[in-house]
Amino acid sequence: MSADEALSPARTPVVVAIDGPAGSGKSSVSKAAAVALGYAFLDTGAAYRALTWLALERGVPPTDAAAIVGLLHDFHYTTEVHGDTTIVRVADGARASVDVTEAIREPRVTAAVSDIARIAEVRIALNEVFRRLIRRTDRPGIVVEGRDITTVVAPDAEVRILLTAAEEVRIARRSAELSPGAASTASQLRERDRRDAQVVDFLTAAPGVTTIDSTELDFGQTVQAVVELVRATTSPH
Ligand SMILES: Nc1ncnc2c1ncn2[C@@H]1O[C@H](COP(=O)(O)OP(=O)(O)O)[C@@H](O)[C@H]1O
Ligand SMILES: Nc1ccn([C@@H]2O[C@H](COP(=O)(O)OP(=O)(O)O)[C@@H](O)[C@H]2O)c(=O)n1
Repeated sequence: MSADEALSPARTPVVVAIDGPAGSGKSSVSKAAAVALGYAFLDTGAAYRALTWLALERGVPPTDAAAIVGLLHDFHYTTEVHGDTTIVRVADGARASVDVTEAIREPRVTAAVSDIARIAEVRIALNEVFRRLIRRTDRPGIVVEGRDITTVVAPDAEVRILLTAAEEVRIARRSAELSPGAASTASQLRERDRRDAQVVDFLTAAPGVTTIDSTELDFGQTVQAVVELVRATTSPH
C-alpha cells in the first residue's frame, strides 16, 4: 500500500463494469451514464490504444511481444476529464507528455491494437493500472468499460453489464461516426472483434452479468437502462 492510500479514509467506490464488442456503445453510453450518476469514468480501451500509439511512434512492431513488454517501463499514461472529453496523454521519452486523444483513434492504431492486446504481460500490467485507478477514484463510484472488466479486471463489481447490439447496427453506428466507405469499416470491425474474442470472451455474459441489448434502443434509452440498473442494484432495499 502506498503512503497516500494509507492516509486516505476507508471508502470503496461503487464499480460499474461494462464489456462489449466494438461499436456497441461502451464508451459513449458509459460516459453519459457516469455523468448522470455523478461517477468517474474509465475507458480501458484508451490505454491499449495509447500503448499502441507509443509502439508505432517508436517503430516497435506490435507483434514483437518482447519489445512491446520492454516499452511498458516507459509507458506513462494519464487521463483527464474535461466536460465531455477525456484527454489522454502519454509521456514520450524526452518529450513531455503528448496529448494523444485524437491520435489513438486513428485507423493505424485501431488496426494494430489487437496485436498488442493479446500479449499476456501487457494485459497483466494494464490491469494493475486500471485497478489502481479504480481504487483512487474521488467519486462515489466509477464506470469502467472494456472487454474483460466484468470477468478479469473487476469481477466483484456491484454492477456488471454486457452491452451488445446486432453486428449490422454496430457497423452502421461506427460508419456514421467515421464516414469512410462502410465496407471497410464493416470488415475492420468484424476482424477486430474476431481477433479480440480469441483473447477474452466479451460476446457472452458471464454468470451474474446483465445483458443490455441496444439494437432496438436509441442512445438515451440505452443510457437510461444502464442508470436504472445501477440505481436498482445500489439503492438500499
Ligand atoms: N443505443 C444507441 N443508439 C444509437 N447510437 C448509439 C447507441 N449507442 C451508441 N451509439 C453511437 O454509436 C457509436 C459507437 O459508440 P461507442 O461508444 O464509440 O462504442 P464502443 O465504445 O463500444 O466502440 C457512437 O457514435 C455512439 O454515439
Ligand atoms: N479491456 C479491454 C479494452 C480494450 N481492449 C483492446 O483495445 C482495443 C480498443 O478498445 P476500444 O474499447 O477503444 O475499442 P472500441 O470498441 O471503442 O472500438 C480493443 O479492440 C481490444 O483489442 C482489450 O483488449 N481489453
